[in-house]
Amino acid sequence: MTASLSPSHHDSQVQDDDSSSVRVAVRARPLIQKEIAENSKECVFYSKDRKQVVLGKGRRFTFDHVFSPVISQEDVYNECVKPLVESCCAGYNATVLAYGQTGSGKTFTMGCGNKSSSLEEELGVLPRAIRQLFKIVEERSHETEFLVKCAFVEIYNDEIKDLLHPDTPPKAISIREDANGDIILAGVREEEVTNFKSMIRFLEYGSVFRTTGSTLMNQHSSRSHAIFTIIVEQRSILECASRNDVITAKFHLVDLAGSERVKRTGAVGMRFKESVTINCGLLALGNVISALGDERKRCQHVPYRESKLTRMLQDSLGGNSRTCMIACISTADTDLEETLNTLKYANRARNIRNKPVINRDPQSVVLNQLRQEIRALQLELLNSRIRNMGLVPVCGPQSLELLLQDESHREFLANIRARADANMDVVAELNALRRKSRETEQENLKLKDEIQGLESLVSNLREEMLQTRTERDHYELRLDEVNSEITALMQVVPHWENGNDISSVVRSHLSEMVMRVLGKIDDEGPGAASSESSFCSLDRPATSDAATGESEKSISYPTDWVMPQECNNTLNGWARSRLYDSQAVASIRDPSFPSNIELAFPPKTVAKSMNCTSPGQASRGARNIINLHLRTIQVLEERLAAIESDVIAKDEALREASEDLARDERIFAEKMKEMKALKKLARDMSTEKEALVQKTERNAAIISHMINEALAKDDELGCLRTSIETLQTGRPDAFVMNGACVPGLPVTLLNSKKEADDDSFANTENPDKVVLQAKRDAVDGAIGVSDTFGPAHLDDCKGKLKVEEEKEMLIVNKAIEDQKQHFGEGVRVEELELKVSPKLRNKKRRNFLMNCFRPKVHETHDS
Ligand SMILES: Nc1ncnc2c1ncn2[C@@H]1O[C@H](COP(=O)(O)OP(=O)(O)OP(=O)(O)O)[C@@H](O)[C@H]1O
Repeated sequence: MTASLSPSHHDSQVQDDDSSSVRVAVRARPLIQKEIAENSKECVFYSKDRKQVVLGKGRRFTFDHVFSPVISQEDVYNECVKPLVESCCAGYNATVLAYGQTGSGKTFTMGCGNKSSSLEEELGVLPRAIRQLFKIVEERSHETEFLVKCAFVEIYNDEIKDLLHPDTPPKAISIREDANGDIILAGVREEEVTNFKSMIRFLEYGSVFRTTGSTLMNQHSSRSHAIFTIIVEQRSILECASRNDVITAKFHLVDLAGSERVKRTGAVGMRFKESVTINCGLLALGNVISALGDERKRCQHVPYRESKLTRMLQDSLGGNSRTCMIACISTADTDLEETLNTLKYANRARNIRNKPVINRDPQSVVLNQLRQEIRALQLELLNSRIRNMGLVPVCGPQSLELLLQDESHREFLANIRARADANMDVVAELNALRRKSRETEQENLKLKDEIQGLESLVSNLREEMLQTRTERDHYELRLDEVNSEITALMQVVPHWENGNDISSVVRSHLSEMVMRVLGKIDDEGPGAASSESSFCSLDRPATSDAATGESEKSISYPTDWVMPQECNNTLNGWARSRLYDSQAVASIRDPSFPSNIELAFPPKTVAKSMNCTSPGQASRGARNIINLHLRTIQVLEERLAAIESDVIAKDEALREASEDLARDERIFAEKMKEMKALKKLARDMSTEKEALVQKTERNAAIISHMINEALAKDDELGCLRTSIETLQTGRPDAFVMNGACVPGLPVTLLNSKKEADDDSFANTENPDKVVLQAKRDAVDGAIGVSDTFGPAHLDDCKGKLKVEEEKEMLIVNKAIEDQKQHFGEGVRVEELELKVSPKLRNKKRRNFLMNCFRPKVHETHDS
């Protein structure tokens, strides 16, 4: 089961009023017995309006609420927390956060340690909030169905523990961010609660498991950050309301561990380690608060991931929650420095802005959107029909409802409904996908746990196997020892049989030991005979001795040695190789053998080897011991084989589980990818649409500009023609229009009237040319135009005109082509052509006619 720290979906309406900022209250506790005994003085003062606190000699801080030591628990609750409980019941996430130095009264204020037996005036924020919550639930039970759950966790040494289920290993709990950016606690189990008493019992139960310890500063110091979360789900049961409209809100009540200076708390060992992690967590929290509270840093990265505490409080600080921080301070002058730090810390938190929203179920949000869409479409259709009838469109839900009953709207409504159904299908599919991905995620978690279990099992089995192998090796060593003992025994036996030279002390010692061996034989009972046969059939490696590295080949058999028949029958090659040990043989050949025995074999071995009264008894006794060892080894080997096959089976299961996990992870990743791709596609499409609209508008502007240009050009051409005609009819004044030269004609700009006159006289020599002069008498340094003009130039002009026309056509065609490309629809282009062509065609036709009917050019002389 997954406990989400914040709801999965939100209403789109983000609150951006005063309630969006983190509210900060300061609560000062009175001097405690220890401080009074130490003669500490109060160094904190308060303004009357309960808004300002003054520290020492005039360091003034302003907060939303300031509570002096005389303010009761109830007042603190009513001013800071009551509004948050109300807003939680309205669907907003809420957080209350107690911060302060160790022993400053955080746990006292939060009431984390309160029990059902606690006095009313002692009750802290938590029990009061729970009581109010269930009061609201009861008051609204006639209209709303509530589901209330709770979870209680602590962060101790940067590990999260489920205080309501203390057997959950911290490794099974992790902080995640879901697809909507909400923080969830995977692995923490939530408990459903129906009344105040049962929730208080959960609070009491969890508090028992919270890590506390004694320090010099506080006898019952909380060594962890505790977070009690109340989850409120609600749904209206009124007739008119939608059953799918589920609102979920979370209320985190956080009792932080106290900031502390190791020197003052006297923390050593375990307490010291705790102290370090507590301070690290609070430092990370401080960094987050400064990043969020500092205007300049607001756009920068917020280091939520620096610790588990900040990650868990991501929604409460700068996220989707209404948050209140209660900064607890000590009034003692001995704590002045810590108090100053707390006030500075809290002051920064005041600048944090959150984004609280009502947390609605995603499905109901989509449904509402679809409903609104349908209504808007219906209204639009209705208004268009009314307009068609020549009436003024009506608005308002009542008229809409009435008109929607009209028969003619049915088809339209059916279409809309079909569309809505299709949308719903898509939404349902998407939800199913999301659900499945969540399930897969949980399955993956389970599989991971299983794999971890299997891995530890396999490692245990491996250890066991190793132990068993060591045991086997030990027994093999023992077997070797026993073999050596047999060898020694066999060597002693002949000497002993003819052992007149053995001293009476040795003889009695031997007898005693043989008696002991015989005792062993008796102990083994009737099974001994069968174990002999198993001994005979035992196949030991005949070629080499692992311990000595000697091979059978290197053994030299003594020529004068006669193997006792019984031993020869029973010992196989491997045992014999030990029997004919060269050292032993050397000892036997030595005439002073009995006294040398102790040199050839370790004293213990010799002592054991002398336990027989006869060769038969000795070999049987030794064989029995060996058989005993061999049986043990056999049993061990069987056990080892069983364990090995178990390990193989577990390995196989592990492999299958890993494959399953990998497959599930693959599927999950694919689904996530698909979802991402879909979202991206939607985003891309909307961007593309916007770009297209902008482009269309731009193109429309360009085209209208082009048309204007084309028309201006056309006008210019018209003027040109008129000028040419005028020239042909001998009216040179018209050649200069508004002081500008006609473009396209060879022009000489004359600086004065005289210059123009001279030029005109110079050209009268040539009868084939016409000299034109434009004169502007009124203007000093008048602009004039002169040129030679004949049929050849007229043709030239015609050619230029044609070029201009072609250019114009090209511009228009290009505009049409561009339009075609942008719109990709014939209809729009046709419209454009229709808009553009008639005007242009008329102009073109006029120009053409002017060309056709223009009289031939006369040769004129300007005298
Ligand atoms: N407002 C108060 N009025 C009376 N006594 C108080 C008040 N606040 C705190 N105390 C007392 O001060 C002592 C320390 O308080 P508490 O344990 O709540 O501190 P803390 O900040 O939670 O410490 P730590 O961080 O070490 O857990 C307790 O004995 C508590 O009863």
